Amino acid sequence: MTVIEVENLRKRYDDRPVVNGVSFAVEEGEIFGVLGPNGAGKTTTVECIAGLRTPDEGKITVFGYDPRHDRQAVKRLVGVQLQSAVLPEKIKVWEALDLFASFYPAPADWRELLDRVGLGGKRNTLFGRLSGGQKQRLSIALALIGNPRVAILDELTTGLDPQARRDTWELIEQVRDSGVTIILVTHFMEEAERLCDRVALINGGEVAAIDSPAGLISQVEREQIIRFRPSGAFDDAVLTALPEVSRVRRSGGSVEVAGTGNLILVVSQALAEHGVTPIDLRVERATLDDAFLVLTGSRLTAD
Ligand SMILES: Nc1ncnc2c1ncn2[C@@H]1O[C@H](COP(=O)(O)OP(=O)(O)OP(=O)(O)O)[C@@H](O)[C@H]1O
Repeated sequence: MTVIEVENLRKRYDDRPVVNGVSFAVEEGEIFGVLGPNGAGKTTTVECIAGLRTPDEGKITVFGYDPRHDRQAVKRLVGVQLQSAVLPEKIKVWEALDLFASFYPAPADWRELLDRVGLGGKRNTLFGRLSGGQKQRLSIALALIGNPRVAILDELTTGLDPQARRDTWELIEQVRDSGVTIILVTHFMEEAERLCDRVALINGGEVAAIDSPAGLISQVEREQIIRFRPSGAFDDAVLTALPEVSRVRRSGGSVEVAGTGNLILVVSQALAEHGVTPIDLRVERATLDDAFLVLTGSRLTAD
């Protein structure tokens, strides 16, 4: 069942178009990724879905409701963890949850929620004393306090160390497994690849492609890439002359060859004919980052 539909969404700030005709549909029970570089228009798009910003043009429906006109209904159905949500340093964890619970007619039991996000022992801790990962766990709990059917999680793992990021990913999967549909805004391709059932690639306010991570990768994987260090000097023309080879690039001491067919065999043979051995030969599989580059023309930068 489709739970959210966005059709031809457009938004400008001071006459500068930021979202330029974005369309997608989110299905119940999926983790739907909105992936793109900083400034791509991701936050603006999801804030329009949550009714926090007003689109200039386009149509959004959330379980059949229009966020512009049925804001209360949408607020009950959609829990939002937003990038900019900052709590006062001095508020205790339980006070924040109690406060947010008071905004909803039928909130979740925050004690249970605290245990679920692994903060059971932190209920009396001040917000300012939590680690980055704990703050993000709390922000997930706050997004879930109204018992939403959909949770919007925006740049949840930015600034977290790798372990805290992996822990947060597990928590997101648990939330989905509990029946909550998730819209995950991210600029980390690894995060999208690991978590999302489907991903919308957004660049310059436009959707470049929507598919599963594997589907996006297979769209661009017609080409293989191999990498090696040559045992001696050779002219690129040795390889570019091969019909299977589409591109040869050098960086430092290593050579990258892109192409099709039985690339390893033909490259190795051509090099052998010139007395060159490929050392540390590796075949590289395309990643979501490569798919992003091919499908949008720009690279996703991650920190
Ligand atoms: N209220 C606003 N007024 C003017 N410009 C804005 C406003 N909000 C966002 N912008 C600009 O619109 C562009 C898109 O912002 P948005 O936050 O939607 O992108 P994003 O893809 O979520 O990027 P980020 O991850 O950096 O937040 C950015 O250039 C941003 O500076």
